[in-house]
Amino acid sequence: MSDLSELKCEACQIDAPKVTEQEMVEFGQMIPEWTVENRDGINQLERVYKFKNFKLAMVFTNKLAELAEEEFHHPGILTEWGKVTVTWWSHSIKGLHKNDFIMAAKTDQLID
Ligand SMILES: C[C@H](O)[C@H](O)[C@H]1CNC2=NC(N)=NC(=O)C2=N1
Repeated sequence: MSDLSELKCEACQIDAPKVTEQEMVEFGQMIPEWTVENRDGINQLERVYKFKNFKLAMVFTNKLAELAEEEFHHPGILTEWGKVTVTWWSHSIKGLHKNDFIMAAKTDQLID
């Protein structure tokens, strides 16, 4: 399996398959800093990034926004003083798609 961060998101159709349990383990091992959270029955990938201040948190947030637009796949983002919580899941299938693991890996690449 090539590095997830080098892959492109595929258009996520409403009938696209969620990742299997085995894929969750396999892909999850490639993004070890991320956790799987289940909210209202929807599995989501989540990671908290720490920064020295709010300005740096916003710089990262804006880079992430650009990435999301490039891939047309968008995260949940909570930007606070010194930290940004990023959450990836696929709204169209109310769960986790391979796209979400790809985007989590790409998000990690934004950190200098
Ligand atoms: C209309 C729909 O929102 C768009 O097709 C895209 C936009 N970005 C998206 N982002 C995420 N995370 N999941 C989606 O299903 C999704 N759909």
